[in-house]
This record gives sequence, C-alpha cells and structure tokens, in this order.
Amino acid sequence: MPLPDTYALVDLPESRRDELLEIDRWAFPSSTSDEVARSLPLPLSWDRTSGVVVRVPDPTAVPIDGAVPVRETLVAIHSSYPFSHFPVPGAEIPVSGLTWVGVHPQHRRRGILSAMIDQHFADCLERGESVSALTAAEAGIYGRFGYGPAAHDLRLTVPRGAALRPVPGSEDLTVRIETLDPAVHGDVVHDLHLQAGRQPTAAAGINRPGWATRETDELKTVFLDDPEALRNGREARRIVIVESDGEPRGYTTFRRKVDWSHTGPRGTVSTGEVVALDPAATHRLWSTILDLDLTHEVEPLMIPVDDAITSLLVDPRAAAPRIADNVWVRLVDVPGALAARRYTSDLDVVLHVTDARLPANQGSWRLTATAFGKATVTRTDDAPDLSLSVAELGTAYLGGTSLAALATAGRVEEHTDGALLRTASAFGWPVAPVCSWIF
Ligand SMILES: CC(=O)SCCNC(=O)CCNC(=O)[C@H](O)C(C)(C)COP(=O)(O)OP(=O)(O)OC[C@H]1O[C@@H](n2cnc3c(N)ncnc32)[C@H](O)[C@@H]1OP(=O)(O)O
Repeated sequence: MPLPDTYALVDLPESRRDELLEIDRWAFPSSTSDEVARSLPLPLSWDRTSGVVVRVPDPTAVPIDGAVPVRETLVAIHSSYPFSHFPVPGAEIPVSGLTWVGVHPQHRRRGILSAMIDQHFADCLERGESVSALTAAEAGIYGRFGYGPAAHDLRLTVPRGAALRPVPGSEDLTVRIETLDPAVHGDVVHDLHLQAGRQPTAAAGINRPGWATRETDELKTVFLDDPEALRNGREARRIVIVESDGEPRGYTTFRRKVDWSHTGPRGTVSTGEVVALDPAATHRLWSTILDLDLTHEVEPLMIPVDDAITSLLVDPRAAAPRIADNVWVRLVDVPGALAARRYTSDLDVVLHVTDARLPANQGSWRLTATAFGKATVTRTDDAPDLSLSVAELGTAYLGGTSLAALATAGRVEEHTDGALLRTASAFGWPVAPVCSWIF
C-alpha cells in the first residue's frame, strides 16, 4: 500500500533528535518528563534512522509568490541496529536489528508502518544484510510482513534458597558483589557475554543463535546506563561477578526491591542477563543471587529455554516457568540467508517459498549442505520437496522451532516422503536460540 499523498519518507539526522523523541513518547507512553527523556543517551545509529513526515499547507504562514508554504511534521520513526556479527546456527552474519518503530496515534492505520517496512527491507538488501531481526512490542504486528518468532525465552520466579544440584568446584570460586559501574565493569560484561554466545557449551563451533551483542558504542552506553528516573522504585543496579583465580567466569546484574509484610521482608531480586562460562560458575552465580538477605524470590529478565538453571534446580516447577516470544526473524534475501547458516546433517532439498512482499524470494530453491559445513542455495525448476512461506523459514531459521512442528499446524507442506523430517532435523540446532536483552 503506497503512502497517502501528503506523507513522505525522510532520513532523520541527529539534529531532529527532539522530534524523534516526541514521536517515540507518543508511540510508547511514559511517565518520565520531557526534560528527563531528553537528557538520556540514545542507542540509535543516526545513519540508520528514518521517519515519515506529513506535509500540509501552513495557514499561519505568509504566502510566498501567492503560494501557501508547506509545514512538515514528523509523524513516524524507525531505526535499525547494525549487528555485523549476529549469531545464526554455526556462523555470524550481518543482520539488521529493526527497532524504535513508532507511529503517532493520530496517523496510524493508514499504511505508514507498511511503507517503513518496505524501506527497511530495501535498506537491508542495499547493505548486504540478508536477515532482519526484532523484538516485538506486540506479537500480532510483524507476521504479516514475513517475520516469524524464531526464538523464545524463559521467565522464572525462583524461590529464595531453591535447592540446586551440586557442581564440583563451585565453592572454590570467588564472588564480587558491587554497584554496577560501566567504567569498571563494562569490558567484563561485554567480553563474557560475547564468549557465552560463541561457545555456550564445551563444543567448538556450536554457538547460541540469536545472542546479539551490543556492537556500537551507543548501544554499550545505553545498556549499562542506570538513570534514576527509570528504576521504578528499585535500587541502583548492582552486579555479581564470579571469578576463578581472579579471572571473571560469570556475571549477572540485579536490583532488589524490598516490601515488608506481617511475616517479615518480602524482597524481589530482578536480574538482567545471567551469563556464565562453565557449570561451576553457573552454580556459584545462581547460589549467590538465590541467597540475598531480605528477599524471597529471584526473577531473571529472560533466559534461554535450555538455560543451565533448568537442569540445576531440584524442583524446577517451583520456579513457575513460562515462555515468551523473543527474537523475530525475517529472511530478506532467502538464498543468501539460507546459505549463511550451518545445518546439523547433510541435506539436499528443494524448498518452494512464497513471499508476497519481496517477490525476488518467491519460487523454488535447492538447498544443499554438509553437516556443520558449507551450504549452497540455487534457484531451480525441479519439483519442490516442501512448500512454505518466508515466515515459516524465519521461524525455523535459528534452529529453535522445528519445521515438522510447523507442519503439524498446516504451515509446511510436504511433497516428497521423508523430506520434512530430513529438513526439520537439519534445520535444528543443539543450543536453543535466544537474545538476552530487548532491542
Ligand atoms: C521492532 C519494534 O520497534 S516493535 C514496536 C512497534 N511499535 C509500537 O508498538 C508502538 C505503538 N504502535 C504504533 O506505533 C503503531 O500502531 C504501529 C507501528 C504498531 C503500526 O503502525 P501503522 O502505521 O498503524 O500500521 P499500518 O497502517 O501500516 O498497518 C499495517 C497492518 O498492520 C496491522 N497492525 C498495525 N498495528 C497492529 C497491532 N498492534 N496489532 C496487530 N495488527 C496491527 C494493521 O491493521 C494493518 O493490517 P492490514 O494490512 O491487514 O490492514
């Protein structure tokens, strides 16, 4: 759907920061004052930030040569993060992280988001980013644009003192509990996070898909920033670092909020990402945050569905597990994206793909791959083994949702006996995908 006549897509330079914030605050209601909002650092890459303006005649302006001057007002924004090393199964590729999408309520439901998505896809293709990823404000928005929920995360409420299975060596590690200071802890957080995504288990080459890192200075700054106005009544952000002979092996950030009831203190520990490089560090990290005085429960922000804590807890049900959609993925360049990841078994399959929004992706593609090795994708006239839309490919791309599971909902059609199970197996990955932070 084209934009109505009076609207136009524009680039947004940093000089339009206040206008951008105004639209953001219309799209995402917030109780912080304009003054505070303007004082906060922004995570944006300005050369990847755009918007939509409406241009209407300005009745208050003095006509020039008989013509009424036009007034331009920003009504919508969007941006993207440059993830140049976004983990996909067995590889890191350039991915565009769509973010800061907002339309002023006065101008919604007339095709502005649709126009911005088209622009975003064109930008992805021009930049050589074969995949777009996002975390969705509402789960109903992005499926129509060919995105699929490619990762889920686990939310827990772990009772204080919950019993953990013992791990040898945990007690030998040392623990630092400090107030988070970006100057002191920034590099430790960044390095451990990166390592945990590249090698979440002892196996080389098996990464954690979706585990985006904060690659730009702007993102690093905002990630560790802790403005009082955004603490929601909780304390300043703290950090636990677990060390082995002085070498950091794990961390989590956390805040406590203590309420008092007639039975005594009932405090909640809200953590950020919980990251550790080995079983002993994982055990020590969790046993530390599960044993903070005046608290009765720990709520990690969002952790992988296969996080080690699920295997360490003696009574996982007591942690009230629930899952939520995490990263959504859209293959913008289907052959480029399919060839960029690794597969867990040899594969030779013809996929028939439908993609109404990006017709270059439509048609039949032969995907051949060797287990954990190189993959190639070529256009073919051969009869397809499987048919699916680009949204199903996005859903399965990070290895977290099986194509066979999608087929049980009628979303993948098998034309060749056995092709579904072979392809679904090859698309799977030993480690569950997740992004540990909301972008
Ligand atoms: C990656 C991120 O940044 S996620 C953040 C997204 N932003 C927000 O949620 C902020 C608040 N919401 C908004 O700013 C706007 O309502 C937006 C961005 C969600 C939608 O913008 P609009 O310009 O109204 O969307 P547009 O008119 O292009 O709608 C396109 C289609 O999406 C549908 N749609 C739009 N918003 C939603 C929604 N929240 N839930 C379900 N469907 C939606 C429309 O109904 C329309 O469907 P149709 O093609 O069948 O008619």
